[in-house]
Amino acid sequence: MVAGLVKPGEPTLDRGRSSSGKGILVRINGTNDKAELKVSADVGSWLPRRSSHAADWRPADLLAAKGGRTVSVVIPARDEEHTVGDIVRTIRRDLVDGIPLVDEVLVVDSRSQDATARVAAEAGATVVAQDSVLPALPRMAGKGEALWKGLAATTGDFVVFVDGDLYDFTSDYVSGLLGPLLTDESVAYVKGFYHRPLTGAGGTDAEGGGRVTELVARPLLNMYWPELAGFVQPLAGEYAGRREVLEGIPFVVNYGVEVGHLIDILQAHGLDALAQVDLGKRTHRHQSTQALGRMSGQIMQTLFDRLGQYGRLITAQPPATLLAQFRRGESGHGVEREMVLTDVSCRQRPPLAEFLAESREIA
Ligand SMILES: O=c1ccn([C@@H]2O[C@H](COP(=O)(O)OP(=O)(O)O)[C@@H](O)[C@H]2O)c(=O)[nH]1
Ligand SMILES: O=C(O)[C@@H](COP(=O)(O)O)O[C@H]1O[C@H](CO)[C@@H](O)[C@H](O)[C@H]1O
Repeated sequence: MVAGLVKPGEPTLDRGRSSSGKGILVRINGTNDKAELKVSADVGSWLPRRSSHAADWRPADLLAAKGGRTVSVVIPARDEEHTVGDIVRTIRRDLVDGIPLVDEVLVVDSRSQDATARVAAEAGATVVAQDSVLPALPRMAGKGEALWKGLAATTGDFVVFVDGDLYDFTSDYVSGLLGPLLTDESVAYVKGFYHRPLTGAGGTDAEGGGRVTELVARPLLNMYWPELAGFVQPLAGEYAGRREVLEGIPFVVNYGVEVGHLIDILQAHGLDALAQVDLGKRTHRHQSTQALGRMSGQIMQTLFDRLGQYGRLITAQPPATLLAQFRRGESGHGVEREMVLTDVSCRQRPPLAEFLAESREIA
């Protein structure tokens, strides 16, 4: 138990120290002032066993563990000209040209309207346009589409996904996520977690980020998939997996992709195939509340789709898929507010392995 982290009289903490001794990663079974709340035994034992810190995983050690296997990094990027270049350069400097842990850095240009593709290429990434991958397929928009196309356009035995809008990215995001995968065959998929500041006009709230996580994803996952309650950042945009696992699950094409992954991998491989790594702090470009409203709708649709698919909630009527939002009308046009409709339905690409097998049969 690390002094300073536990106040006298607080409940005994379960083991949660990372092997680097970096203090208690996650305190388990906190109490409120009236009764002892208990997280489930599964989550209570999973947390210390499957939580580690990026500093626990040294790239030089991982290079030895990697052996002859290969690693691809996929960065989905829509209008990220201001940040994608530094992310690519950092990965190349430390983990391609430095310790060759990474074999491929691909930026998926997701219909950017800015110089994302040029900036990424100049930084040393391979760049593909989202719609140019498997072009015979009907075009689809969204982050999950960019990720699925990135998986299809790479070859690494392990695939690491990193958002392209990060401001303080360091290469131990990548080495940290690879740590459990390269050293433990029973781990299939690793999520990052971090402190998430939210910076706005009023200043910075050190833990204010992850608004959809805290207001939508975490409550719903705790209600319907309590096995996943131990994930500190279930919507983290940085994660990694074995190719065969990633090619074996569908990708929701919009922002439902992360929550869809977690549920599908839990169902297919069990909680112990999942792990999480503390990556420190994550600062990224924040979207508007309206945009997060649409993201929330997509995540809820995905979650309700999985509830039906896995028989956890049978509803008499499926949820409607149109989200009506309201914005100020154009000034001077006498319109006070406009209703804006967005289709937030759960559309997805099939498991890539199935798609490729069917394509070969047809060929
Ligand atoms: O249609 C999309 C939407 C998002 N993104 C990328 O996915 C990452 C996460 O998206 P965003 O920043 O919009 O989500 P947030 O982090 O705000 O939840 C970023 O690199 C985006 O550029 C993308 O490639 N295509
Ligand atoms: O976690 C969240 O609540 C959202 C929004 O984060 P902020 O409130 O803008 O810090 O960000 C995440 O959610 C998306 C949907 O899963 C992911 O695609 C993003 O990568 C992740 O940043």
